[in-house]
Amino acid sequence: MSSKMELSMKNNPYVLLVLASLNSILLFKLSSSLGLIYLLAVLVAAVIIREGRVNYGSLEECGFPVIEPTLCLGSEPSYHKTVHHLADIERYRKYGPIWGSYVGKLPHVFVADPDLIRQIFVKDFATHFGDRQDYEFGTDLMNEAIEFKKGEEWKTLRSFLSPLFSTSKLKHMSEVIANCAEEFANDMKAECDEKGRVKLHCRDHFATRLIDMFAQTTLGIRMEDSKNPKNKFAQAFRTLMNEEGEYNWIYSLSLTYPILSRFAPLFSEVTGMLDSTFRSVIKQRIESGSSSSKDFLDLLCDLWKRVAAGEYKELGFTETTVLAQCVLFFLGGYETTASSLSHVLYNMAQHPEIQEKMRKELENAVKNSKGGAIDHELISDSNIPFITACINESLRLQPSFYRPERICGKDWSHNGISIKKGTVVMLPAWAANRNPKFYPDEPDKFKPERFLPENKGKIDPFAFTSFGFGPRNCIGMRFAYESMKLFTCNILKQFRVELRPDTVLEYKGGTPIVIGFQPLYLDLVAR
Ligand code: HEM
Repeated sequence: MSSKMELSMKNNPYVLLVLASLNSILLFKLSSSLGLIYLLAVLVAAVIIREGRVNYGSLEECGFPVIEPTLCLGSEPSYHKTVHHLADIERYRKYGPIWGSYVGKLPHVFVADPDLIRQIFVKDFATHFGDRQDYEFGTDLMNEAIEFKKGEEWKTLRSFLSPLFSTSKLKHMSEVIANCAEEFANDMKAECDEKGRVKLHCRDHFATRLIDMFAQTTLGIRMEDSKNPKNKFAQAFRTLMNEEGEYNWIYSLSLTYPILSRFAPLFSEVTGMLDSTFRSVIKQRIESGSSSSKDFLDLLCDLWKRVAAGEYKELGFTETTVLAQCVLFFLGGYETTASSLSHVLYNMAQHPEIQEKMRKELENAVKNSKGGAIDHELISDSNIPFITACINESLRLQPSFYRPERICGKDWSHNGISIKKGTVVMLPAWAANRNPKFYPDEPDKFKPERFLPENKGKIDPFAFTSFGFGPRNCIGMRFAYESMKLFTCNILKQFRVELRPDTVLEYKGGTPIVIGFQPLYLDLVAR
């Protein structure tokens, strides 16, 4: 038999099923009970295979290149092992700016072309692409978060939460962020050895401090034992994000057979703790009636009272809906920012000459400022354009939220490209941010000059995708910039960042939504 024919037999489940059925008839002739068991097994297999292949063909009909799907486990049966953001770069180079893949049984289209991104994420947001796909986390404390809400529910929550990031609110929160960043640098200095060095475990150190920073900025409280990476609050969030765990084959299988996700670990202890902590903070604020700053907690209290009064009954909002926004602001904020800051520092350590230039710029800005403090005023883009460019170049090369997405709500076509209802549209940020048309000069290299004010106009805004786009883009983008700038400047002021013999940046496979990496160590050397 030729190898081509072998391949088509192997890939055709119906040929296999016919062969298996013939086999069972033969067995039935030999022994009726054995034949029956065998026939039953064949039928179960047929149902399982049919379920896995239910959407196959829908992407091919639209005409873009498709990663060939397997018998019934989609195009990527080892989804839990693949480092998706790196795979996206390879596929972009192989297929061009649009390709299809069955992730489990769901058809996905990957779109890295700036014009198409603009069309989908902005222009046709309201008519076709307003929502993300369905997610099920096994707990409403996650399911009810704004990120996973749809239609009117999402719209209501978004307009409720958006005022938190107004210019005046951000300025107010910036004071707290600045204190946290300075405290972090001072604490690291106190931990330096006799040679003035301290080992920074990027993710651990940043995650712990940022969780505490979120508690202060959003709820006005500090966590118990807040500087200890093992404090129970930080530990709870990191368990929810599965930071230390690996993904296994059940995760890949559950993409085709969602019922299997019930076997994934449930975090009832952790979610119970977060639920009761946030609940008591909200109740205390409501009871005390004190509200100085109209902060995030005030917004939550307002929402809490409205929900209690039955105002959002038709949307199905409950107390858990309110608590879920709190959990998401922590999760959505600390993980992405900790990861992005880790990469900024890694790039600085890789490029000492760039780091030196950043430091000089900071020193000049401090010299020219009124009080010399590293604060909201001092870190404006116009005061520190080169540091801002370095942060942007890091966000371009290593975006932490690696695949913003929308689900196609009804059949769509534009300029000869069609996407069917129910298809997930993914923006492969690592690939789209390396578009050679807009980053012609070695798109894989760290070159902050690309983002200096005089060069910025050369980049299509839709070729810098790290915060997503349109009405559903990252709500915390300005908060994230503020935190990254304040932490980076405080570190620059007090330390040189250096590579260590054990510094490796190794990404983890399978992590959903935000990139994961193995422990990344750098040295901070006191100046
Ligand atoms: C460097 C840090 C951050 C990065 C790279 C990042 C990136 C993103 C991206 C790519 C999206 C999806 C956008 C889209 O689908 O178009 C997103 C959504 C979101 N982000 Fe961020 N983010 C960061 C920090 C934050 C912070 C600090 C907060 C909260 C204070 C936050 C809250 C959210 C929320 C709530 C959403 C969902 C918005 C919605 O569905 O309406 N993020 N983020």
